[in-house]
Amino acid sequence: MFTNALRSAARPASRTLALARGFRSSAAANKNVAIAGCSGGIGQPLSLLLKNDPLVTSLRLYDLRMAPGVAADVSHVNTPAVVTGYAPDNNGLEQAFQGADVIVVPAGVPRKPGMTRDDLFNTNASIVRDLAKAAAKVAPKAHILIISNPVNSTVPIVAEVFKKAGVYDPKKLYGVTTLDVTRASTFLSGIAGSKPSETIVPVVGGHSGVTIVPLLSQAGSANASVQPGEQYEKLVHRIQFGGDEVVKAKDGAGSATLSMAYAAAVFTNSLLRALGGEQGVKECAYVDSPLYKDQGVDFFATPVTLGTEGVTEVHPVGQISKEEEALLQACLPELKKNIHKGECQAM
Ligand SMILES: NC(=O)c1ccc[n+]([C@@H]2O[C@H](COP(=O)([O-])OP(=O)(O)OC[C@H]3O[C@@H](n4cnc5c(N)ncnc54)[C@H](O)[C@@H]3O)[C@@H](O)[C@H]2O)c1
Ligand SMILES: O=C(O)C[C@H](O)C(=O)O
Repeated sequence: MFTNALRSAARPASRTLALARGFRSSAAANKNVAIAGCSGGIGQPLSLLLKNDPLVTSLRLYDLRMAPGVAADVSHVNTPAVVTGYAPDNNGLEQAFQGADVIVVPAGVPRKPGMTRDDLFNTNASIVRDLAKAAAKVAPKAHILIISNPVNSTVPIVAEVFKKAGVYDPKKLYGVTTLDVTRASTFLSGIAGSKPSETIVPVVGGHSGVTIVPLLSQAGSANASVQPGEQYEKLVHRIQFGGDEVVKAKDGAGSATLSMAYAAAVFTNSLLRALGGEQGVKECAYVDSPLYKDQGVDFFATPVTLGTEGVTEVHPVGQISKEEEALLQACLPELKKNIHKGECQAM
């Protein structure tokens, strides 16, 4: 049911990037990608992975600290992308964004044990807002990929900033939820004994706790290995709260960074392939969505088809089980609150 592109969320990076190499000669080449927050736990491995993506021509690395250092380091990798680091002085942020086709944003603070993603709002909302203002000014046509939490609220902040600047294109704004899809694939295949690359679970809704809704019923034969009742509930809980598992294990030193960098590199590669003209690229992403607007939910993650201009089709959740319908009903009011909070912040 899902295309190869959506499957790529569960592919090992080497295979994904090897696949991308096959499109090297297409118009997909010549893409300028900027990362805001390149020196952090996500930013550094993401910089490395994108330097290794043959579809990236130019990689602009920006952070409040150490960006020129990260750029110098990554630039020694012998792949074609030209890497430049930008510090905040001398208008570095605008220089980094100028001419970018894609801007990936992992800037902001991560959780510590006991915190929710929403607890990050007070710090990260203004960081994302200010980065969005710069993007709206110097790169209004760029595709903006938001990783900074709480994603449910930071994506609406970017939308509001772009609207205010008169440059909002809903097709070009994405909350990166690929890590949820990646986790669902890993955890389900661990139960089913199936290959992760062939175990694809669409994950819809948002990116925090109960707003994360895995559609295991759409995962094909692997789903048959999950016993209804306790095993199903435990699996759903693990997918919804996988982030907490990492936060707890890191014991105060941050949240998921390496798996997130992998997930963001997968999503960025899919987008670059689509921008270059590859047909049928499909990924789950948290986007401006018509699906639940009548219930006041302006943003929602579902599988979306990507094309040369960004999101070309937002797919509905499709046929879901009664358990998934209950998860969806728990998701929507929480998501609505998170979105409203983001929209108000940007005013
Ligand atoms: N979407 C997801 O699935 C997902 C997954 C993991 C983490 N996250 C989120 O990603 C964010 C970053 O996580 P991390 O572990 O990399 O944190 P980190 O603290 O290791 O790195 C964050 C980086 O952002 C930089 N930064 C802060 N303000 C900035 C600004 N105004 N401009 C540019 N750079 C700025 C910091 O200097 C730092 O280098 C957090 O909010 C975290 O919750 C999201
Ligand atoms: O859990 C977090 O705070 C980081 C991230 O959103 C995740 O899902 O790992």
